[in-house]
Amino acid sequence: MKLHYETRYASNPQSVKNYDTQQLRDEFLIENLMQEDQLVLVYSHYDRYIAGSAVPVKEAINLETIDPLKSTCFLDRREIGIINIGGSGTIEVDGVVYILEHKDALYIGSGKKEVIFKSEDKNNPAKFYLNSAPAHKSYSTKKVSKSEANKIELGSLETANHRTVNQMIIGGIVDTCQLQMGMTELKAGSVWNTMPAHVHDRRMEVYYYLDIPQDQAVCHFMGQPQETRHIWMRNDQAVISPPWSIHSGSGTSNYTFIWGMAGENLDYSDMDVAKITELR
Ligand SMILES: O=C(O)C(=O)C[C@H](O)C(=O)CO
Ligand SMILES: [Zn+2]
Repeated sequence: MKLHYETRYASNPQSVKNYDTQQLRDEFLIENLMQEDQLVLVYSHYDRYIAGSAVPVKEAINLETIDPLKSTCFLDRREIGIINIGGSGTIEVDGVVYILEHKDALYIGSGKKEVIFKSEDKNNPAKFYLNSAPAHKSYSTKKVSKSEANKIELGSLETANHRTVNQMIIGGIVDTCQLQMGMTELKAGSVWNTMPAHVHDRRMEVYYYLDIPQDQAVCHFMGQPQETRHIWMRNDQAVISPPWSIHSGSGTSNYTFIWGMAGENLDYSDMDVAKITELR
C-alpha cells in the first residue's frame, strides 16, 4: 500500500486576488484523489482539515497516521467521515466491520486505533472519500446510508439549479465535534450548485466532484463575492474553500458533489448568502 500526503497552507484573500490560474490550482485544487491501492491525504491549514481517498484493489488499506499529525494513530485527536462512491466495500474499525454500499457514509469518532479499508470485488472496487477534522471528544462510530440522510430539495429546473442536498454526517443523525458532510445531486438539466452562493467565515469547506461524465467539466467559483475566480474541474477532483470564499459551480452537464466542512460551529444553516446580482 502506498501513502501519499501533502500540506496546503492558508492564503489570505488579498493575496489570492493576484494568483494566476496555476497558483489558484496549486493552492486549492486536489487533483490526485482515487488512486488504486493508495491512501491519499491533503492536510489543509484551514481548520486543519484533511481530505483524501482510499481505493483498495489488490490489498487492504490502513488509515495510517502522517508526520504532520505527530500522533501514534490517525484518529488519536481527530474524527473522520467517509463516503463510499464506488462498489461495495468494508471498513473495519478496531475489529468491528461496517459494510458500505455505493454512496453510504461512516462516521468514526476520535480514539479508534485501527481503520482498515477493503473492497468486496476488485473488479468494482470501493472508492472511499475521506474528510477529517480535529476532535476534542470521542463520539460513537455510526453508519449512515443514503436513504437515512436528511433530504433538502433546492432550486428549480427553470434556474438550472434543481438539486437534492443529502445531509449525512450532521447533527440529529450523528454526533460530531466539528465535522459535517453530505452529498448534493443535481437533476438532469440542472448545472448550478450552491447558487445563490454563500460564505461562512466560521467554517471552511471542501467540495469533491463526482459523476461528471468523461468529456464534461465543472467550472467551480471561489473568492470573495465581489472578487470571484474560477477553477475548471474534472471528475474525482476536490477543491478547498477558505472560510472567506464562495463555493459554487456550474457544469457542462449535471453531476454530484460531496461537501464537507468544519470550524467554529455545527450550524449548517449559518451562511451569509450573496445576492446573485451583486456577484463580481
Ligand atoms: O447545493 C448546495 O447548495 C449545497 O450543497 C451547499 C453545501 O451543502 C454547502 O455549501 C454547505 O455550507
Ligand atoms: Zn457552504
